[in-house]
Amino acid sequence: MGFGNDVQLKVYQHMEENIIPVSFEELELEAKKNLEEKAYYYVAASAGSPTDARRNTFAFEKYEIVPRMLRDTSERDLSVELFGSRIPFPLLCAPIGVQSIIHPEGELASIRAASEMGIPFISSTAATSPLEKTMEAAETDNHWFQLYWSKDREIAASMVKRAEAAGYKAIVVTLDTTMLGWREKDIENTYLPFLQGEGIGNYLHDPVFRSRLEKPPEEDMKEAIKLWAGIFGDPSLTWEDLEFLKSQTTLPIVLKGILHPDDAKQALQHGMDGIIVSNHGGRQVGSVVPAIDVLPEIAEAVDGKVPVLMDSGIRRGSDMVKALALGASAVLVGRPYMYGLALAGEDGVKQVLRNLLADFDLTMGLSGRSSIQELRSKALKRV
Ligand SMILES: Cc1cc2nc3c(=O)[nH]c(=O)nc-3n(C[C@H](O)[C@H](O)[C@H](O)COP(=O)(O)O)c2cc1C
Ligand SMILES: CCCCCCC(=O)C(=O)O
Repeated sequence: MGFGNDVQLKVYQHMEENIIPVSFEELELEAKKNLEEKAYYYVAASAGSPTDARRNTFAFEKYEIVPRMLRDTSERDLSVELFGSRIPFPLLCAPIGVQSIIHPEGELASIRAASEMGIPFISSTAATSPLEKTMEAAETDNHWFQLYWSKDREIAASMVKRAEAAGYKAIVVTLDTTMLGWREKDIENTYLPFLQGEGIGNYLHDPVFRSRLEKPPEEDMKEAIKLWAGIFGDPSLTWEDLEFLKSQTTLPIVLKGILHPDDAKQALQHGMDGIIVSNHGGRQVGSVVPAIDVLPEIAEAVDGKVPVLMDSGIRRGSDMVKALALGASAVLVGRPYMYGLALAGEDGVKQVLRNLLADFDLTMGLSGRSSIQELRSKALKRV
């Protein structure tokens, strides 16, 4: 399902509906003006130097789209099937924690916007709203849950079980954030929102987490935050631990943060159901390789056995086309929808997603491609 052959008309209708900037760069500037400085930098910055922050988006410029002509692209089917369910576009909302620092409705506004467009929302462990409440706010049930694997594995197991009970359709395990990366701006700003109790809603509502406390968080929040800080991540995890996770759920398990083809092969050997090629938006390792640059060799290593998703740097429809042409089954978008949220809540997220999809749909049609399969052959030139 594309926007249909009246996409041009629909794009013009969208023009009138736009309430915030359309270009990513303007959107980011506007969000910077509107947000508290600390919150803005928490979202925008990366690990490493300010130039590192632009590596992911620059990397897309190495690829150019080669359009084809006279191919009847009046009807486009841009849908994809992931784990037995069809989604209208190859796009998901990346898991983003602590959205309450951006907008009071946080994740609830974002999932409402995503679900209205049929886009799966990946609900973060580090959310402010507990996962059950977030799912209740959605209009559709095709959303996924992202797990930060706690040092206390019973807490990790409990969250996975809660996610399954709440109706999430896949578990995304983020591998690249067993510890928080070196983020200069946040350190200068002495800013870690979790220490003020933001972004720990899933823990505060978790029966196992609560059972580890002498007093409930409502009576002693300081102790709850201290416990959270002690158990958040587990850098001792290895591939062998995945067996434990598999024993806890019947949902598909997707590994997020894969950047090396050998790790992709390991994921297959350990029976994982999908991978996300991602460098966490450059937030974890300074000078990290851009995800788009390693996507082709990873897609080759996986050889179609499981879906390969990709994120880190998707800003426009042409970026989506490039990632799909380089082997992604679908992509995730992060910061752009955060800036939409910052400027206009649910409507802002909706505008960002709708414009990204309209741009993608037009770019596909004008490049002579009516489906994602048609992107697989000679769609790009590397410069
Ligand atoms: C403010 C912020 C919070 C994030 N929180 C999470 C999280 O809780 N879990 C996770 O797996 N990834 C998290 N990420 C990473 C995103 O899921 C995604 O990998 C990244 O944003 C993609 O890059 P992009 O922002 O360039 O689109 C976060 C990213 C940002 C910007
Ligand atoms: C202790 C750190 C929690 C980080 C959770 C949010 C996140 O992934 C990010 O990139 O920020």
